[in-house]
Amino acid sequence: MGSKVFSKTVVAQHASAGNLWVIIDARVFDLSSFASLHPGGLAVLLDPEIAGQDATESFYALHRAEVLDRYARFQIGTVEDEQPQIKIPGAGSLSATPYAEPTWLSQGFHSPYYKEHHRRFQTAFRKFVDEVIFLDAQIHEREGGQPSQKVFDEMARLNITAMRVGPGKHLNGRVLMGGIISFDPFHELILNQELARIHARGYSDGLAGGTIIGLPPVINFAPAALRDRIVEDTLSGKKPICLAVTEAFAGSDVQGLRCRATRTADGWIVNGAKKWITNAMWAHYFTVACKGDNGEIVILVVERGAGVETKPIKTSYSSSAAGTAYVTFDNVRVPLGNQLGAGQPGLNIILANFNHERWVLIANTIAGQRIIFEECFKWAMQRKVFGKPLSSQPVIRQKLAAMISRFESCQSWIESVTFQMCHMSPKQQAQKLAGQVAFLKMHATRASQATAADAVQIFGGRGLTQTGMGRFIEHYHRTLLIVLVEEGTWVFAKP
Ligand code: HEM
Repeated sequence: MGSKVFSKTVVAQHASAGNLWVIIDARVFDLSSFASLHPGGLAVLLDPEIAGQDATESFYALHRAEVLDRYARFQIGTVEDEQPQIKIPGAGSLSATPYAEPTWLSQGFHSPYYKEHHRRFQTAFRKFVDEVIFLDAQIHEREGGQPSQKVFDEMARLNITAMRVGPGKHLNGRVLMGGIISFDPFHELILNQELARIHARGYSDGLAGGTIIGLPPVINFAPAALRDRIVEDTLSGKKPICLAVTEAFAGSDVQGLRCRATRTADGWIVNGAKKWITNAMWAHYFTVACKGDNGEIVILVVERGAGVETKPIKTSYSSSAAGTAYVTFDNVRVPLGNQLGAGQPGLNIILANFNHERWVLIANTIAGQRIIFEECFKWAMQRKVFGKPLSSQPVIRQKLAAMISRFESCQSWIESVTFQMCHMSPKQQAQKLAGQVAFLKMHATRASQATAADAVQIFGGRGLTQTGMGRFIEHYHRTLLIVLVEEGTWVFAKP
């Protein structure tokens, strides 16, 4: 990056002499070698109102702020007596946009739920998301494939994957986030909400989504030796696990499963197929719900090996970063010791999982709405139409206000449910919170659809484009429906 200082006249003279110099936010760029590669074309840069001129307003009407930093190598200096006005927030920082942070993170507000250690955790984890996850997420969300091993390794080092599974005995003896916290459901709420900031729904599931739903049955119902081995393998990020319940015939109707487990002298033989299995493409362990010889539900841990095959499924919400697969089991031998909860109804094992899984999804989708609102708010302030800022239109302000009222009501509700989770035993949670969680899922996902539709209207065509200013809006609109169907669409009263 050049450190020379130029007057505006000198910049204009260079442009007249054939060098493609422009000024953006008091920074001088020489785009001569980049112009023919510019995704927006050469002609727009040669326009007499752009070449050699201060193109700040035109630039920010068309590009996200981070583009400038990505192409900082073309900066040759700065403009004399001017200071850059646009500040890119540092990693981990809070947003200054109104309502872009929940009230507990907003100045002057109080919360009955969050303490200083939650705030410390939030700061550390947001920095981690910005610095370690964001870029990897953007690359894999676009190009597909499993999240990078270095991200899994870093998450394992700080025990982030372990925390994402939720409070429980698997956290005993682990140093969490470098030792700054002891863990409660509000820390987990923070984890799930901060992760929405990566704008990568498929990747977010790819980042150990299978572990979050596939490991709890192992932790709670596996024989000790099997449990300890799998917990170690999965939480270290080396051998992922996934939950294999849904089937092409049955969807998430657990009673209607057709995958069969036939009892033998020393174990089981599994035959059947599973569909929509998150992370299955790279999973080593599969927590599989099967029908036993007498029609009972049997839960087995199947390990990848002879007879196990996974084929990728493309979904609207993920290129291939979520590792969603169609899984077939052909005469797969499973040892007796790999049964979970032997002697207990298998249905209870599956249902014990559902509330927590749904709560995770809800937390993420509420935070997603807030982030989309922030995009819309900034755009409405910046974008000029017919000579006026978009935000001067009452219909736009009404849409922004409706977004706020939707996500703030969802946030209050989830904090209230989370508070109950802090004080109820797992059994009480299963008995009392199933309805709350199911209805909140319905409310939050309807709110997300309304917000996505409004956001597309605010951004216009940009909100349907996978690059440029509206790319996060397009992504949110395209991927949000997964939360409606993931973990089922039905409400159950009591497992
Ligand atoms: C440092 C200078 C610039 C760089 C590095 C740059 C880079 C880019 C990039 C990477 C894109 C693809 C979209 C995106 O990722 O956001 C783009 C699109 C575009 N750029 Fe630039 N650009 C620069 C300056 C300008 C200027 C001064 C104009 C003048 C108006 C301009 C006009 C456009 C247009 C019209 C598009 C297409 C936007 C769309 O598809 O909606 N660019 N530019």
